[in-house]
Amino acid sequence: MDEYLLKVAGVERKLPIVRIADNIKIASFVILGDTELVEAAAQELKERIPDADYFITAEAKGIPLVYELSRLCGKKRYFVARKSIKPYMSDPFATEVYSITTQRKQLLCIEKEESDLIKGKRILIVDDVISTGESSRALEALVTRAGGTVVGKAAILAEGKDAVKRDDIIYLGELPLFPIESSDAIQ
Ligand SMILES: O=P(O)(O)OC[C@H]1O[C@H](OP(=O)(O)OP(=O)(O)O)[C@H](O)[C@@H]1O
Ligand SMILES: Nc1ncnc2[nH]cnc12
Repeated sequence: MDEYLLKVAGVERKLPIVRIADNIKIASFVILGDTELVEAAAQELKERIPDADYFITAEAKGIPLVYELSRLCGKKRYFVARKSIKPYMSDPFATEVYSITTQRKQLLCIEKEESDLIKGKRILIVDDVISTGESSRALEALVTRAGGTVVGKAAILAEGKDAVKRDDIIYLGELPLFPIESSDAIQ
């Protein structure tokens, strides 16, 4: 299997290059279970993020990062938007999302009690990777609808030429996208 050598936050990882659609491959970046990478990235992001009252991510791969960043910043609470309404949610508050890897419409939802906490607060969006930007846009819509103000969007990696040229996101490293015809990066 082809691999991409990622160097970020002083850590190196060999990422498998996998096909996710007819015309595109990605270098699969999965931070779940990777304590070393999450801790190193959170430490670097901490120095670059604006002041915020709370951090929010979307499940699942953003969760260890938002936890570690919250812990480093001394925050006792963070938010995780779920991608389905769970039976134990008493009063869900939802919006829709479509990410590069998911390729279908999904919900993003938090509890109404969480949206009440977000109201009037400065919120930082945190994710492992920003690619099409759809996930972070959906999180922004959720926060805005809840009455919060998004003060920034931070990720470990920006993926693809559109993401890396954005000046409204904070990120530590870049990840190319790969056309299906060859393993050359398209950026
Ligand atoms: O900028 P985008 O194109 O929206 O892509 C980025 C999103 O895609 C990934 O999540 P994924 O959909 O793979 O879900 P998962 O974390 O639940 O596996 C990643 O964790 C980001 O949340
Ligand atoms: N390169 C990547 N690996 C895993 N999930 C992703 N979501 C968006 N880009 C991704």
